[in-house]
Amino acid sequence: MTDAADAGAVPTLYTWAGGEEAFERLTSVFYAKVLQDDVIGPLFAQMAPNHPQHVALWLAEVFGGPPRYTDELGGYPRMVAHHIDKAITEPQRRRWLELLLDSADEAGLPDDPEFRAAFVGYLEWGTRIARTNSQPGADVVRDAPVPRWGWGVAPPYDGG
Ligand code: HEM
Repeated sequence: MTDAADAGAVPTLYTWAGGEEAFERLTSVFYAKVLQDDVIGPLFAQMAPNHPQHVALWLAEVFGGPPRYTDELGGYPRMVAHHIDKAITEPQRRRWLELLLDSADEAGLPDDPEFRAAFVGYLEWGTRIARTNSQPGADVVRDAPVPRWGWGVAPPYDGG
């Protein structure tokens, strides 16, 4: 990228990741691991068969893709309702994150430092909010827009 006009062409994290198909690949690898896992598997024992696809649509929207989770599934209130009273512990949060990052490698998501920094940034943030909101008696914000996550301080490296 050499001039100001190109600066407007920074791709979203969604596009950089490979679009909707990449997030579907990610969550299908992830939930296969989750169901086998002794720390978090039991939390997901009753999940619906389309849960992985729903989470793929959530992540796609967060990272700059089309607002399908909002338009088709009920947006933030639906996501938050699924976490209420789940009493997620810190070891469970950590395991969720660790399995998701392993899945990103296996699913072939981009592994450049800039993409992974932004990706992990959102996941650290989101998993901590999920843990807090899941505690019995938590004062939960039940409605908000689906967050939109960007590159932060390190935009994609253009090699120049
Ligand atoms: C960035 C972090 C997270 C995101 C983006 C996320 C996203 C979601 C979404 C979108 C749903 C609802 C799916 C639907 O619409 O059908 C959901 C449900 C759920 N999430 Fe999360 N989640 C996160 C973190 C966690 C963590 C850390 C845990 C526990 C270790 C967890 C446990 C669950 C459970 C148990 C459900 C309900 C599954 C069921 O339907 O039985 N989530 N999550």
